[in-house]
Amino acid sequence: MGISSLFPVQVAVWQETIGPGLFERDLCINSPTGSGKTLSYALPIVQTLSNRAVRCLRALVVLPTRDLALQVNSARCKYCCKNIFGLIADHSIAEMCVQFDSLLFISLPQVKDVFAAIAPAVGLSVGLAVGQSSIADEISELIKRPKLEAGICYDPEDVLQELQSAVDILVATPGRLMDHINATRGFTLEHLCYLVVDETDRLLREAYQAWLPTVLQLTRSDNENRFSDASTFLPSAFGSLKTIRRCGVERGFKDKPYPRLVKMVLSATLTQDPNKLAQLDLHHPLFLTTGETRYKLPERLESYKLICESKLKPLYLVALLQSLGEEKCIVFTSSVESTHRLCTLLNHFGELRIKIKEYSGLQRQSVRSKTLKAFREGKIQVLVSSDAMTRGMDVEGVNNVVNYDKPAYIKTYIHRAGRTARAGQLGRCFTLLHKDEVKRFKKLLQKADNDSCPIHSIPSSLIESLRPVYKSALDKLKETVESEAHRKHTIGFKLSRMGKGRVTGRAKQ
Ligand SMILES: Nc1ncnc2c1ncn2[C@@H]1O[C@H](COP(=O)(O)OP(=O)(O)OP(=O)(O)O)[C@@H](O)[C@H]1O
Repeated sequence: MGISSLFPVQVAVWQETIGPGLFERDLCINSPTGSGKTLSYALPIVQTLSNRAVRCLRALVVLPTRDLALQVNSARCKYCCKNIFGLIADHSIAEMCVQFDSLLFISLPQVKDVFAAIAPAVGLSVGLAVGQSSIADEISELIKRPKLEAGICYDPEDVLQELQSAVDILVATPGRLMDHINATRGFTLEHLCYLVVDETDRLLREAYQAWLPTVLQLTRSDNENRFSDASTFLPSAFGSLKTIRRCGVERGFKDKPYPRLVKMVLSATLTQDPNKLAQLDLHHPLFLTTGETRYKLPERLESYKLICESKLKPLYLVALLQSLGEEKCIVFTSSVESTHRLCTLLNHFGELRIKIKEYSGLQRQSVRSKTLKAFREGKIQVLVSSDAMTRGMDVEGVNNVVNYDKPAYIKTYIHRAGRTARAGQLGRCFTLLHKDEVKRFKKLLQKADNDSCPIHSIPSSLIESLRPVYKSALDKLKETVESEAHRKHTIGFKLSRMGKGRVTGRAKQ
């Protein structure tokens, strides 16, 4: 993996798990973006599970579906016209909406990749339940079915007893996790030993069909309650195989084979609000953090501000991108609509000889995957993106982040800026501001103990020289927007006619 030594957060977590700490306490880990949190929990989990004798699901990593829901909750799916927030909340609708297919799952496969890089070496298997593939495909990856011989009649109860987990470690989103808990035969959390809640602050904000109380109930240490509760959710698929949990407060369970459910909760902006953390039912929680404050920026991140009039923002951005040359850069806007407009406008600037692509929650998964691959490979230099992408995206060699629209909260700044200066690398974050916004922005950065945000100035002669090109780019943008609106209108008209036809057909039946 190209790793020669552990990062501080990885050392600290190792000490508390495999090291002297021996998983005695649950861990709350607050560590900056790009500091290596994923490996910090993957390593000890894989290490402890490496001597397991029987395969069953023992570690569960839960990650949020993308921030898309928060950002475009008033937008509608362009294919089925349903509210996008509804699509995310209701998985079955999301699946029916074939054109919109899976939503945004950038960090989930990345987390799986980290496990997949280390787990097979010790005979462990890792699964993914995030709704990227059909539920049937997911089930066939997660559950091992007995081989049945043709022509022989089997008792379905016996077959059910034979169902076994095909994975030791599962990376899941709450929606799909609940689908499997409720409906997948043979899927059980009965033997779970490790629960990781990544991006905890984000996950705790959303109830997601009560996934957390359900998981906690199914893994409770009180044996009697646990088994009776579990049986109301699903039949035990493991016959005589039982996991007996010790009560969390019991002392002296070091080196004993009976685990309690160990929890690790993480974020770059982890809440310390006891009310919120209480939902996780943590056992003697230990708070691991890099500094005094909740918000901390990566050490080698340099923050700059560009002050300009609002209407000249595109010109300043073009001048900035020109000066950055071939360096990889992500430009953040405040909405999917402005992402699309800005990217279209930039591509109408003949002056820019760099490849710029939109990366937005309203694009199809296949388009986004292609764009991200090209960006990783350096075939695209600039991604124009909405906040949906802020959490978790790990692309090597992103040197610059630009806040085209000012982030409203320090958390947003941290997660956006955190796409650069990862893994100890140098990175820069530029924020375009109107002069009236400067004071408030300064206060925002102070929340992350950052007092240094010098002005990045762009010569006014350069801006002036770009004006004529800007005018023609704006004209082209207008044409593009009009032709897109026309196309949407035509498609909408055709779809509504098709819809009418179907209703008539059903009425006849
Ligand atoms: N010990 C290490 N040595 C070198 N590189 C590492 C090490 N640990 C992790 N990395 C690399 O650092 C990068 C960031 O790691 P990771 O994605 O786990 O960060 P994170 O803390 O989860 O960030 P975020 O909060 O933004 O999700 C990854 O590309 C990873 O491969």
